Amino acid sequence: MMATSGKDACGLNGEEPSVSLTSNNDKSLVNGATTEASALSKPQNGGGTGAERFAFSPEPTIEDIRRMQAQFTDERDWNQFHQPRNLLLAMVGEVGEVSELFQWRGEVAEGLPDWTEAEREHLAQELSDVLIYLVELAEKCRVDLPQAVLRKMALNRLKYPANKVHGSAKKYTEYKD
Ligand SMILES: Nc1ccn([C@H]2C[C@H](O)[C@@H](COP(=O)(O)OP(=O)(O)OP(=O)(O)O)O2)c(=O)n1
Repeated sequence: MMATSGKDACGLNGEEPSVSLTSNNDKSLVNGATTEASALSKPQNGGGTGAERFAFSPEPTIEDIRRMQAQFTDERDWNQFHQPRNLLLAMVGEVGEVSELFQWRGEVAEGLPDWTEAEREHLAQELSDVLIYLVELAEKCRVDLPQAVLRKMALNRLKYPANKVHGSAKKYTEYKD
């Protein structure tokens, strides 16, 4: 398959990554629980239906991605182009490329069961572009993204108490009490 693991698939072209880019470990966290490899043995780009469990590989971490992209830009003297606004525009452009893949398909089921492997890999690449630019944008704005996500998720839990909003997609401003 067109895996997302390994140097070639990551487009590193012989550069040594500073982190292991192997695929899912034998054991991984799925929703906080350690699971056996059998639950994670599907190809990385899916083909699964919504009924199957899915988890990311534990690496690279967000900090690993920040460091790898910093090295990539340093090696090319591209920091001169990577100001926050440019990174934002680049990220939005990549979001547009993700949108293009979904355009005119109608609703798409979880696991993308009707997509070819080539289409899945294309999506994996475009989503990666979005993440890479997002992480670099956060770095250049001095936002510690992993910690910011923790804070934001805590806020989300306060805004949307499970017992209050269970099964409803209403925005928090729509609740009366
Ligand atoms: N000035 C640049 C140009 C590229 N990249 C990196 C980050 C993205 O992951 C990827 C984006 O490359 P392209 O602009 O070539 O976009 P695509 O890879 O999406 O190619 P295409 O637009 O042909 O689909 O390369 C970067 O960091 N800085």
